[in-house]
This record gives sequence, structure tokens and C-alpha cells, in this order.
Amino acid sequence: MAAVPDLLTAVREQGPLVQCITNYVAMDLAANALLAVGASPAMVSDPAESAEFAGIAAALTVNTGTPSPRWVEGMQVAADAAVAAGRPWVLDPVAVGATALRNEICTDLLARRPSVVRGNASEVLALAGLAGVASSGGQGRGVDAGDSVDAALEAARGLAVRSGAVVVVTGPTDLVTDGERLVRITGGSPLMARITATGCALTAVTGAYAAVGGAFDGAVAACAVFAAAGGRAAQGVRGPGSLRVALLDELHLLDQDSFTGVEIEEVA
Ligand SMILES: Nc1ncnc2c1ncn2[C@@H]1O[C@H](COP(=O)(O)OP(=O)(O)OP(=O)(O)O)[C@@H](O)[C@H]1O
Ligand SMILES: Cc1ncsc1CCO
Ligand SMILES: [Mg+2]
Repeated sequence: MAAVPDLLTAVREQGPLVQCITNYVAMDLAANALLAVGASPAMVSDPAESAEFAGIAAALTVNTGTPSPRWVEGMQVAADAAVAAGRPWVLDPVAVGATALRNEICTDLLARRPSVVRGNASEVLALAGLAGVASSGGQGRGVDAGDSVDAALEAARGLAVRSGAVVVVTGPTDLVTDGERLVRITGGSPLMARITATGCALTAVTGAYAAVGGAFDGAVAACAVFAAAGGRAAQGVRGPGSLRVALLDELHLLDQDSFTGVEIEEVA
């Protein structure tokens, strides 16, 4: 496994261009998180240009948070173009399981072979169930998780095997699995869940790290970077408002020594 500090440096040196098709809520935080880690964001979603752009970008990230028909078409053609160009693409199936529309969109996108799927525990449980993996289906509350990360472990493994994607489950600890290997990343702060779109921003940053380090190592590094920055940012802030700002600062300031509070454990 590539060392996380090495990938931290590599992303800053290479500055990968990351195409984001994300929701209205997350656009700002996702773009700024990418800039803070040294990558370059571009929010390009319309189907008239999204496939063309996917051929230029180093990675694509697709987030179903606020779907509408034309955007979904933009996601589909961009995903196909990223696969055709051999570029990684990351799926964030926001609130899958909550409505029939989201289930339909996410089932379709999963069939377009994402390199990485990143969701909270409830989203991974729901998507695994839709993909035919034995799963409780999840207890999601809209976009927020209602299930523990460990409850989604076997579903994540099954989803990885079934889809061919690296699956990332985030929460108080994060899990990254390709169906065989399993890495657990512990760090961050509970306050991170009190800001909207931290998960969406992590998905965008996962695109940058996957472009530079590959799907598995890139996903581990992106989780570790958020765990380190989130934990450091939470020290001394008064609440979510200032954490949002401090998170961007800490993403920018991370260095080789910033990972001491983060546990990265290869479980299997
Ligand atoms: N209790 C916690 N302790 C430490 N870190 C946490 C905690 N909850 C969430 N995080 C971190 O916050 C980030 C977002 O994860 P989360 O699972 O909340 O995403 P999400 O539900 O998709 O969020 P959103 O939909 O609002 O973008 C990850 O880096 C995760 O590790
Ligand atoms: C709050 C919210 N609603 C739809 S997407 C989104 C951002 C977090 O997923
Ligand atoms: Mg989310």
C-alpha cells in the first residue's frame, strides 16, 4: 500500500483535474476541498459537455444528492466516457434507499462500473441490497446515516465483489474494501457530521487521490487526509461554522507529521 504522506505530496505536485457532478449543497465545499489538497476542481455536469470533459479530466466524481433528469443524463454519459478513457470515477449514492428515483439512478450508475463507491453506512447497505447482495437494506434518514459502520461491513465487501468497485463506508471510522482487502481508518471528529457535505467533499477528494494513487490506495489516502484534517480542525473550534473553515485550512496545511492522530489498520 502506498504511504499516505507520499500520496499527499503527489497530489500537490500533480494537481489532478477533477470533474465533479455533485449536488447544489456540496458544490462549494467540494470545490474548495479539492483546491485545499492541491487538486483542481471543475463542476461540469450538462450532458452537452460532460462526456467531452470526462475525456480531459484526471478523474470524475458523481454525486446523486439533488438529482434531476438532465443532470442524471450528464452523469451517465460522463461515467461512460471516463471508463472509455481509462480514468477513475467515483460514485457517491446520496440517500439511495430513500426513494424509488434514487434507487433507479444509483442502480443504473453502478452498472457503469465506478472505480470507487463512497457512502455512509446506510447508503452502502441500501446500494448493496439493490445490487443483489444480502443486506438489511439500511435505516437511512434522508442523506444521513442511521446505521453503524460495522453493520455495513459485509454489505460493503459483497458490493465490492459484485460491482468491481472499491467500496468506502464512512462514519466514526471509515472502511475501505475491494472485497478481499479491508483497511480501517480512524480519526476525524464527530463534529464533521454536523456540517453538510463533508462526505460529498471527501468523495471529490477521493477522485483526486484515485487519479494519482489508484482506486484502493487513493481511497485510503483520501479518508486518512480527511481524518487528519478533521481531527486537527476540531481542536479549538466553537462549532460547525468555524469547523467548516478550519477543515479547509487543515487540508491545506497537512504535512508528513499530521497523521499521528490517525489510525490506518489493514484488517484483512
Ligand atoms: N463520528 C465521527 N467521528 C469522526 N469522523 C467522522 C464522524 N462522522 C463522520 N466523520 C467523517 O466525516 C466525513 C464524512 O462522512 P459521513 O459518513 O458523515 O458522510 P455523509 O453522510 O455522506 O455526509 P454528507 O452526505 O453530509 O456529505 C468522513 O471523513 C468521516 O470519516
Ligand atoms: C442536505 C443534502 N440534501 C441533498 S444532498 C445534501 C448534501 C449532503 O449529502
Ligand atoms: Mg453523503
